[in-house]
Amino acid sequence: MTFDRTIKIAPSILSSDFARLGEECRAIEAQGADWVHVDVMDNHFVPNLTIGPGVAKAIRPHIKGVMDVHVMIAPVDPLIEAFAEAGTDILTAHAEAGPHIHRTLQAIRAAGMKAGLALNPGTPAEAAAPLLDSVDLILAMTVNPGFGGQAFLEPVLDKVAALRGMIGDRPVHIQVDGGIDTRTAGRAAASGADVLVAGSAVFRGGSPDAAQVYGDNIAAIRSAAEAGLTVG
Ligand SMILES: O=C(CO)[C@@H](O)[C@H](O)COP(=O)(O)O
Ligand SMILES: [Fe+2]
Repeated sequence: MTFDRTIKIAPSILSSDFARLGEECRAIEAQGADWVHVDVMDNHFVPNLTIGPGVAKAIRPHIKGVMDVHVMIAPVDPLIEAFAEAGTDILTAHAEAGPHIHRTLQAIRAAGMKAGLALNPGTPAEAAAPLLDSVDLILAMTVNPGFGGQAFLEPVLDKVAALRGMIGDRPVHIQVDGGIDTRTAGRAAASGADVLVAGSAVFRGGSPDAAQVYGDNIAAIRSAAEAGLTVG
């Protein structure tokens, strides 16, 4: 299968109605989401607490495509097998979450998943350099992880561009996450990101009963990103 470098929109269900998670996953996919982004937080690595592998497993049957799990937890390794059993396609762990990120990435692949490496805003692109052949995705956080609805950190775009250069022709996605909307998506794509996570900008104003709003929001973010690719 050829590597897909086209723009992909991955709604973060952190901004969805947690009482209706299955319906929310079906609704965003029906409305054009490419991947479903699942945020796992432990109130230790980040100051917020969300869901774990049990809920990921429960929503899996409601997702036809890619379940993209972003773990903001430390340690990661004890839960890798559980996320594989939950049906995770891509498991993304933070470079800052422990001393042995290379071992974690190897364990993720050994468990049958694609391996993602997340970098906090304050972590330089160089942290990824020794790991480029051990990852399928690099996530450049464009907010400090922990919450939806935060303001986009513009300086991270220089890091995205640096990562794109470092990756060269390797089949590695660059994902951006945090503050992505119609105003920021173009610059993120122009800098080299191909997977755009958006939570509040997708779910704002909609519901599974008014899912066309999700479709309109996803389409608007995708158009803004694609327009960014055609500029200069
Ligand atoms: O990982 C995280 C936050 O830590 C994200 O996936 C957020 O859910 C993005 O939310 P918005 O900034 O798009 O509202
Ligand atoms: Fe995330």
